[in-house]
Amino acid sequence: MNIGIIGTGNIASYLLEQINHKQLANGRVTAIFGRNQEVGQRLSEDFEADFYTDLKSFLNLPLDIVVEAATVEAAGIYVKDVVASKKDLVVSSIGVFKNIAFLEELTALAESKGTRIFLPSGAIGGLDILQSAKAAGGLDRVQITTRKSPASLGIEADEARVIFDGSAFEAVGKFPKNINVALVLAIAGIGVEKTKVRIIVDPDIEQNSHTIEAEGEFGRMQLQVENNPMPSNPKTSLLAALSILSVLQNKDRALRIGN
Ligand SMILES: NC(=O)C1=CN([C@@H]2O[C@H](COP(=O)(O)OP(=O)(O)OC[C@H]3O[C@@H](n4cnc5c(N)ncnc54)[C@H](O)[C@@H]3O)[C@@H](O)[C@H]2O)C=CC1
Ligand SMILES: O=C([O-])CC(=O)C(=O)O
Repeated sequence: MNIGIIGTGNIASYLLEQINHKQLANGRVTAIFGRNQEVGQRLSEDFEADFYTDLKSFLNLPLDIVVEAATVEAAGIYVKDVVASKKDLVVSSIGVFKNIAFLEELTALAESKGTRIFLPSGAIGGLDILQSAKAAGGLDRVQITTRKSPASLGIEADEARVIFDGSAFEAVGKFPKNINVALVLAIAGIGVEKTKVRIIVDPDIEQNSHTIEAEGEFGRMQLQVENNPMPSNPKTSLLAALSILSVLQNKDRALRIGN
């Protein structure tokens, strides 16, 4: 499997290390697309993958799958071209789908091109439960409470306080680099308006914690993950990068675990 990555940051570097150096997926990252020539060149040399600043040249390569690991804004510019060029796509910046019509349009395009779109569970879990719970309707309430350090949120705080309380739609508009998890939760569950989000800045923690609560005909769920942040970007949890690696490891397997 030939893998292409959009982005030259923390997740991109992590995937290059795990896949090209440690052989933890059934394939190689053969190409990287980005804007930063200096960083791109360094990654290219360190991991023996070609670096491109021109999207058309990147998408003309024989890539099987492209991983977006950039930003919500960049995903909005590039992901449609990836699918149009008949590549499978993994999206990290799921906030790009806050207008669900765009996800529907992209899915229809993927169907017409015979490709697949993967939305990793990222820094959270419980998406299997939400999807099962709504399989016959009857999922009533979903909420995520995210607690991060001031460094992770990029704001100052002397004591813990709620800095956001609203819908997943609004949350992603205000914190596009911190709350992609709310969008995948909304897509798996009851949608961007009904999914409730609380963000707390807490100077006494170092981990990124996410607590997910859901209720419906199935019963109740509460799930909490306490994520170690990645050393090179405290906004991003290690679990988010691991979930992309896991998608790449499992995508062609005959055995599927979970729904
Ligand atoms: N689904 C999830 O649970 C999570 C998703 N994310 C998403 O993953 C993204 C990447 O995370 P990190 O690697 O930690 O961030 P990072 O900040 O270390 O890297 C982002 C990279 O995107 C590049 N970039 C920005 N705009 C670009 C453009 N227009 N064209 C090409 N490259 C562009 C930057 O140069 C940088 O290399 C985050 O921005 C966020 O949207 C992050 C954490 C969790
Ligand atoms: O990595 C995390 O804990 C969550 C995050 O940044 C995001 O969802 O964008």
